[in-house]
Amino acid sequence: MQTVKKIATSRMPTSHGDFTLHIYRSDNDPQGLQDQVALVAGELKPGQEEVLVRLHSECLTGDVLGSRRCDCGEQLAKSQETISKAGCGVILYLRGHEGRGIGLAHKIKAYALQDQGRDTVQANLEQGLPIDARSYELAAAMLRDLGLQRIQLLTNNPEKVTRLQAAGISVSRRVPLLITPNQNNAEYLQTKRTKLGHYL
Ligand SMILES: Nc1nc2c(ncn2[C@@H]2O[C@H](COP(=O)(O)OP(=O)(O)OP(=O)(O)O)[C@@H](O)[C@H]2O)c(=O)[nH]1
Ligand SMILES: [Zn+2]
Repeated sequence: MQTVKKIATSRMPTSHGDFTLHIYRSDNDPQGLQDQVALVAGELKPGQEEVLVRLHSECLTGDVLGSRRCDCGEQLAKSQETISKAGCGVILYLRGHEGRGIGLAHKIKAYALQDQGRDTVQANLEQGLPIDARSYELAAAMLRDLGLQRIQLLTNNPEKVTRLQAAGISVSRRVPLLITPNQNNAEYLQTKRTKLGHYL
């Protein structure tokens, strides 16, 4: 089982609501090269059930650069707004998950392959990489540290629910996180629906 330590905390007012930000460091990463981020809205009581949680996979292009090739940036903003409005909840911004776990360079190579006609699944496979290499062990460790064992998960991806449960967190309900497609991400979203089983 992975263990994490909370090493820093501060207030984090954002354009999408007010949060407390915690930084977690994994025992497997003593230098903190990939410290993890938890944004918490409201007060969490130990053992509290049904708290709304978003596990957001890092996406530099979508979250920071405003790329329209995916839905990440809009999903992040919407999850912050939803959780802030709910008055209580958690967003884990999962570093190391970039490109569904294959990293930024491989994701950009995958984009180039998609520009030549492959879909998002074929583009990973053609590079000899898994379709989805993400692990949720660190996420589960952070949720446990926050006192959460049973949550509601904001996601369209049923596999994410299964993998988080396999890491020891019980998910009582999947809550959809839908955004309006644009002409650049429509095909990508369609592949997520048909090949990856996302509820879109
Ligand atoms: N390998 C690869 N990764 C991508 C591509 N487009 C987006 N990503 C990455 O996919 C991750 C997000 O995964 P998604 O499949 O979009 O969504 P999800 O997190 O599984 O599901 P939701 O919880 O519903 O958002 C981010 O880390 C993105 O960087 C792509 O074409 N290829
Ligand atoms: Zn993205």
